[in-house]
Amino acid sequence: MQLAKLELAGVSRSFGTVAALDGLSLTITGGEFIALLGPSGCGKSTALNCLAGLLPLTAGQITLDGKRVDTLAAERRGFGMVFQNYALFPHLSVERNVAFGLKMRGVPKTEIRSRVTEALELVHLDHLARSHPGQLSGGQQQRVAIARAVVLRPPLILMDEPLSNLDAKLRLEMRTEIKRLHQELGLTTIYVTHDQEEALSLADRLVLMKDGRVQQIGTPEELYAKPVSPFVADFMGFRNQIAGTDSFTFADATWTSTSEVSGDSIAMCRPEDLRAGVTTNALDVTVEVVEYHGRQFLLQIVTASGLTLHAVSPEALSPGDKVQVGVAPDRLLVFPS
Ligand SMILES: Nc1ncnc2c1ncn2[C@@H]1O[C@H](COP(=O)(O)OP(=O)(O)OP(=O)(O)O)[C@@H](O)[C@H]1O
Repeated sequence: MQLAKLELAGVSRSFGTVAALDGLSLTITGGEFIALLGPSGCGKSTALNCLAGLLPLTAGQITLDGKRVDTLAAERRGFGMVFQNYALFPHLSVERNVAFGLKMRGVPKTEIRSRVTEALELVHLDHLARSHPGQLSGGQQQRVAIARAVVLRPPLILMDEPLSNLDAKLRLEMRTEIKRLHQELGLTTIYVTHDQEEALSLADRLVLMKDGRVQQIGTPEELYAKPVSPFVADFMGFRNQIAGTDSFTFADATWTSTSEVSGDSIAMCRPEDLRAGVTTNALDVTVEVVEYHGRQFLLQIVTASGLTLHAVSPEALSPGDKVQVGVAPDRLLVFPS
């Protein structure tokens, strides 16, 4: 069943005096892939658990196509769930794990058989239907968990850091797999992660949170290029921060930006935009740490006034080297401080 609109209005959850989730308002249209993103403790899992029905709200409401669902028990909402730890039944075969939810709903046997086969084909596990979870790799177990969720054709799929137990290579593979499944099935999905790259690559829209509150909602392009605050910018990879007033002054250089922000402000830029050999906004620095990153080297550098920054260099450098780095004025994002 495809939903048309899921509406969260002021959804909140407190634990004693801690506001784990504080007034989340968001309208999701059918077929959207939403990533809830943010650092540890920002309230992502609380938000997901409120949606799932595992946690009652302390304020606000959730409606699905105009019908209130936050007052329903978890099983009455009928959402598909995929967790970090797979949560498969170890004593049941793969096909029985996938069939379980359909059986509970009293779906006729022949229909169960065809839907399970279809779901296992979808996640490329049809050849392992008779295996038990203990005989599968982490990636395969997570595919079973995904098949078990999609086989129910739920109006909404909730995923809580589903890739975090997998190694780096499998994570990438499964990420593509989740993207492909979403493209094929168009199931409305809410996906919790602390990994900005995962969120950017999967989601239609990102919801970035901090201390239980939404910081910015937008498309991957919007959050990547136009963060609304220093917190969002930092989370999206603008690692370098320089405080200034109108311009940004170092011991022996001054940076200017194309920004119209004036007065006391903070300039931020990505390491990829602060480059050795660039002569605009040039700055003399000393190299402290060099990391090999394939096509270029990531540097930790320190200015004469002792400010630590991160930059890139096309050439190998060594700790202690004196170099000049620079940044294009339009690559400096400036926020009033
Ligand atoms: N059952 C609970 N009792 C008390 N406080 C809780 C409980 N669950 C969560 N919290 C608090 O609520 C806040 C948000 O927690 P939540 O688990 O939603 O964060 P998160 O963003 O999912 O973090 P992580 O990425 O570490 O899982 C935290 O400050 C946490 O300590």
